[in-house]
Amino acid sequence: MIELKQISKVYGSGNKKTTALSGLDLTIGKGEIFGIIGHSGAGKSTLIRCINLLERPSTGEVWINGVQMTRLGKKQLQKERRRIGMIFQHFNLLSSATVYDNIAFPLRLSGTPKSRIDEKVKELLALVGLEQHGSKYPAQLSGGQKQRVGIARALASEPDVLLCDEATSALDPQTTDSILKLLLDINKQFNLTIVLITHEMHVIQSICDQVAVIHQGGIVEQGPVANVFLKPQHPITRDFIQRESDQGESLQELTGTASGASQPVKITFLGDKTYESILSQTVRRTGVDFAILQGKISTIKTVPYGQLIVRFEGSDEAVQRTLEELAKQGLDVEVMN
Ligand SMILES: Nc1ncnc2c1ncn2[C@@H]1O[C@H](COP(=O)(O)OP(=O)(O)OP(=O)(O)O)[C@@H](O)[C@H]1O
Repeated sequence: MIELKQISKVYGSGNKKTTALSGLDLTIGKGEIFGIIGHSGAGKSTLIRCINLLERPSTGEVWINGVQMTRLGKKQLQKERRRIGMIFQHFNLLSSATVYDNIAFPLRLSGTPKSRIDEKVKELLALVGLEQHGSKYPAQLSGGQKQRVGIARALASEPDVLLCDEATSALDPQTTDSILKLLLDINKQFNLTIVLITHEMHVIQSICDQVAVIHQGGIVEQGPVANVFLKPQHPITRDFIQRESDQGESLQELTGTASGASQPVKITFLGDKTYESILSQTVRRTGVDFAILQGKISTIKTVPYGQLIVRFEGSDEAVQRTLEELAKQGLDVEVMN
């Protein structure tokens, strides 16, 4: 488990001071994939680098599996850091070393016997699907392959935690998805805790269990991804979701031009309910009609969800009864303004 308690980070001094993090608390459970999303300058990199103390917080405590990292001396910190792997946006590979040697590097550093290194590197090459590429140099690899080397290197010391600093931001969408799938597989296989920072909601939606939204150095909203994604509370979260779905403008146009006085209603279906005929059965009973203004079906991690924006047509009483019946059957119903 990772616990950050009242973490602040101030860069510089005097009138050149920048407060990157201010009094931030965060708890990340063992085996979770925890995403931290925020705009540029929100404090994401500073936050993730405070977890392994690549950046020392100005105040506050960092606890990992019951060890207070912020209290450790240099030697102990070096030892504890082996339990925390990290991958980077620009991979940070040694360009003059082969793929094999890049992966072997942390093992050699910790004095692992040669025969064990060979065994481990081969195991890791297979894990990340690069068995045929051990003797190549980073310049001979694609971006996705470079990140696979980064992941293998980070896993060499069998860490409990993997920190991902914008690990897919330099990759195209297809490669991004293959790297996210690899991270998900590794999380399942080793029950590895993964903390990732990103500015892309898609990354959060694809693999994270929990999400925290960071803004101006503080967490403004957090929770299970389905809760935050489907019922965002903070304007910054809403903004991320709107950008991702790219639907904000068209909804305004649709609701502005549609005839009739009734308000649009957003209906959210989660899990198996996504594929059930709850809406059609309900309106048949209550006798209202509806027009669909917008709709989408997608998944959050592996859970399907649907979101429909509709305008009901019928008497006020019948529309009200429809909303109540939908809510009773476990759908989330929100009358939009
Ligand atoms: N080494 C530094 N010295 C001074 N200020 C810094 C330093 N690193 C970061 N900052 C400042 O701290 C704030 C948070 O920066 P940080 O890099 O953590 O944000 P971020 O969310 O990761 O942004 P981005 O997505 O653009 O990388 C910013 O105002 C930034 O200018």
